[in-house]
Amino acid sequence: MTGPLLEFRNVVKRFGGVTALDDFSMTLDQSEILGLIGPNGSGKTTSFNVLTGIYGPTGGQVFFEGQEITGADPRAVYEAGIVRTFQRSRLCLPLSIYDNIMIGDTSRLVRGLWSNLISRRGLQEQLDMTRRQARDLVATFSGHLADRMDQPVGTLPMIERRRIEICRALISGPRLLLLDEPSAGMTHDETHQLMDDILDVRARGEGLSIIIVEHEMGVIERITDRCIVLSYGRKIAEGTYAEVAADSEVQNAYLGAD
Ligand SMILES: Nc1ncnc2c1ncn2[C@@H]1O[C@H](COP(=O)(O)OP(=O)(O)OP(=O)(O)O)[C@@H](O)[C@H]1O
Repeated sequence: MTGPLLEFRNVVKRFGGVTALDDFSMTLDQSEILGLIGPNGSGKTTSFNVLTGIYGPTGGQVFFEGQEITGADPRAVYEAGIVRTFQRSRLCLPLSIYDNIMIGDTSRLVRGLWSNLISRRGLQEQLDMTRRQARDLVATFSGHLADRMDQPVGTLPMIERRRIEICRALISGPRLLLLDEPSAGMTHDETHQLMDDILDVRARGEGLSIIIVEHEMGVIERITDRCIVLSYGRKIAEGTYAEVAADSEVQNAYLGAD
């Protein structure tokens, strides 16, 4: 692939009289970590929702790996290799770590009734392999968690829940991971640890790209290669964290300086 992994071309999203995304264009390269920042209501989550097929855009186009995916439904977007986490936890608290992760890739468990009845050994082998893969993935975040795959996630602290949500997103082997405010509800130290995990995931060198929406500027500064700043749905700045933080329009819109 020669072009960018992801491209938004003049994307517009209106909700009635509100323009949540206003002629928004951007690109993302393979293995890049991009920070998407801006004040409340500036269109960050809407860009994830448009990309993942929750909302069709009012105008413009979206391309992934050179293919147009504008308005594709969430399943097609997932199958193309784009996964996300949400601002609010979407874990099933009474279910185990293993079950919550496998919700992220049920295709591994669907072989069909006849196949399961005729080849029960095959089914068992598939279940064992799937379990091993889920455990290995969790172990890359926390050996401690990997030893407790049958524990209900409702009994775990927030940082462990966030790790499980990220594992659930990663179990399908995506090309692009969208993180929507991963630090929400966590302490400073927990956030620092989680960012170490995210940097480790990227360092594994499997070409994973990440877009992170985050209000904690320390997080953005530490883990992003590049940032885009939105204000009222419009891109007002783009560059390294240091470059955008020094931009006077950004300071006015976002950092609260005069
Ligand atoms: N489903 C919707 N219906 C109507 N308006 C919406 C909807 N979703 C978003 N909006 C509006 O679009 C604008 C952008 O919202 P969005 O949630 O994308 O902002 P954000 O930058 O993610 O904000 P925050 O940092 O608070 O999460 C806001 O004015 C919001 O009220």
